[in-house]
Amino acid sequence: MLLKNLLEGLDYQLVSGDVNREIGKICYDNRKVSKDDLFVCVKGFSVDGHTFAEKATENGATVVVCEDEVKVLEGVTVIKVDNTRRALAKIASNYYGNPSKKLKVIGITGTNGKTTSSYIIRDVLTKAGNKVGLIGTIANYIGDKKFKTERTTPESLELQELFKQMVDEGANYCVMEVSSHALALDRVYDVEFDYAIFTNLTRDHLDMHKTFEEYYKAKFKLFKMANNCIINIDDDYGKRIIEDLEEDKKSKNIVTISLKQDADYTAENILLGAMKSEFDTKGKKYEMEIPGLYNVYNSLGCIAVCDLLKLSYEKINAALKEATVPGRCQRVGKSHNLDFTIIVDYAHTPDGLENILSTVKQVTKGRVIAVFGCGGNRDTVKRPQMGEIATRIADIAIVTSDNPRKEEPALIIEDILKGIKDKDNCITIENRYDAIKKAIELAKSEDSVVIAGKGHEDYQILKDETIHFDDREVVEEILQNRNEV
Ligand SMILES: CC(=O)N[C@H]1[C@@H](OP(=O)(O)OP(=O)(O)OC[C@H]2O[C@@H](n3ccc(=O)[nH]c3=O)[C@H](O)[C@@H]2O)O[C@H](CO)[C@@H](O)[C@@H]1O[C@H](C)C(=O)N[C@@H](C)C(=O)N[C@H](CCC(=O)O)C(=O)O
Ligand SMILES: Nc1ncnc2c1ncn2[C@@H]1O[C@H](COP(=O)(O)OP(=O)(O)OP(=O)(O)O)[C@@H](O)[C@H]1O
Ligand SMILES: N[C@H](CCC[C@H](N)C(=O)O)C(=O)O
Ligand SMILES: [Mg+2]
Repeated sequence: MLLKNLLEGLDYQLVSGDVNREIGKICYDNRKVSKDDLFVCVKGFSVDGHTFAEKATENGATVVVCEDEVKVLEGVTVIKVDNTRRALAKIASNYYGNPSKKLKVIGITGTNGKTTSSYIIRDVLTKAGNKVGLIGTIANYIGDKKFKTERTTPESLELQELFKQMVDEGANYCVMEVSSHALALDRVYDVEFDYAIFTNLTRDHLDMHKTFEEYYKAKFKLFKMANNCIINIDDDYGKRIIEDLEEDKKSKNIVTISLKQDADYTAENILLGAMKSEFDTKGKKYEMEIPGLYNVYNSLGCIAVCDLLKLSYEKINAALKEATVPGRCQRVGKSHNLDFTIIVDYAHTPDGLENILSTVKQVTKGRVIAVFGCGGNRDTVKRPQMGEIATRIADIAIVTSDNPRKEEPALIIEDILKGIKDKDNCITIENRYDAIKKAIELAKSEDSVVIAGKGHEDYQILKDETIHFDDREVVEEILQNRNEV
């Protein structure tokens, strides 16, 4: 593709060379560069991409996009911009033919509930006969074709490529989780969002955003970009989004949801069962297999979007009734006819843990046994908070490892224990397999075991290696071995 065309809509300064040259592909990692590629220098958290510019040109790059002065081989075109992450997003969008404009894109942001909401909306749209793309934590999908992912929201280059693939394969919708990292790091810059949902904003990721204000500002970007904004106003930050959208009110459609106050979408006659819920909204009854009041919030956001898309009540309710999300309040070990319940859930934030444990507590006649840990190289302030929550709500809390990453597992556990005043109902077992085993050994009739934090994950990230580890498989193996004894 001609460089000039790739730069369309971008403010830039031509430092050297010519814009009338053909480009191979776009790269932001010099190790992936080959002949005639365009290399974008990104200032990262660990290294500055500008230091790889010369190497990139040695590897064959003929164009370098940068913010600062760079050393390059002779004859290379150098393009200077204010922000290379944004430039990368814009160039990638141009390269793939601005594919997000050819799709109806529904973005979901918030600390918790993004994956759950995206699955529900995907299921409704699919049931209504659409081919749907899904981008999120568990995997990316085009229709029922699954693609592995390492990120909740991919880097802009990979994101635009995925949109293009969706368009090529005939998808008309894309439902995507938009992480705060993606918003802060401009991975979704230049994406045209038709709809955006705000679920909530609670403690997480302050290792990256530093302050709640910065975390909020990252989330807010999505609503500046979207045409239709669906906002949970029971969260104070939801109210703030609406206030901060004041100047855009005329050009945007703002839809509110609430379970506590007047709003466009509220719910009445809420019935919360062990593994299902029911509620009425706008005079219609909805049922769902996923329990918990927090999932009523998730469902309301989804119903609001689906209504705006003019999908029928019958289709929405039929899909909601059957919607399940892997690793979110997922019952495991059912085939073993246990007299207690085992649930695997992805709660890895204080709010998520509070929600899943109190939801399970409400429907458990016996005791609640919680197994949980906290991820390494992530927000540390949430650790003692989660310790406090688990020991307050659960009858027995087993503190273990999540994904320790580069941190020492014992020190992460120590941080969690700092939040626990009364340690009577708390056990520490560093090895996650052993912790799950202990929980199952302790469980008696009518108890519930909640294994939180890793949900759908089928790996555990340790210091020097990533091993296969799936809480759901571990439970099966433990139950199987128990049967054989
Ligand atoms: C904090 C964060 O998001 N960091 C992302 C960021 O890294 P970075 O900017 O620090 O990159 P860097 O390693 O310093 O390198 C700078 C530049 O030099 C380039 N480079 C580097 C080395 C080299 O030899 N040659 C070279 O060209 C790199 O490709 C990069 O362009 O840009 C990188 C390239 O796109 C990402 O891989 C990286 O994600 C890291 C791995 C990550 O773990 N991110 C997580 C925290 C994340 O994004 N999570 C969110 C939210 C999860 C949720 O709540 O659901 C997500 O959306 O998944
Ligand atoms: N609306 C909600 N409010 C609070 N907690 C929720 C909500 N929805 C889900 N949860 C809890 O948070 C956990 C994670 O949910 P989900 O995967 O849908 O969130 P997410 O926003 O996609 O998270 P991530 O940032 O890791 O991608 C669930 O397992 C559940 O315990
Ligand atoms: N998307 C979140 C998920 C955390 C899941 C938990 N299992 C952990 O590893 O901390 C993150 O990357 O922070
Ligand atoms: Mg998610």
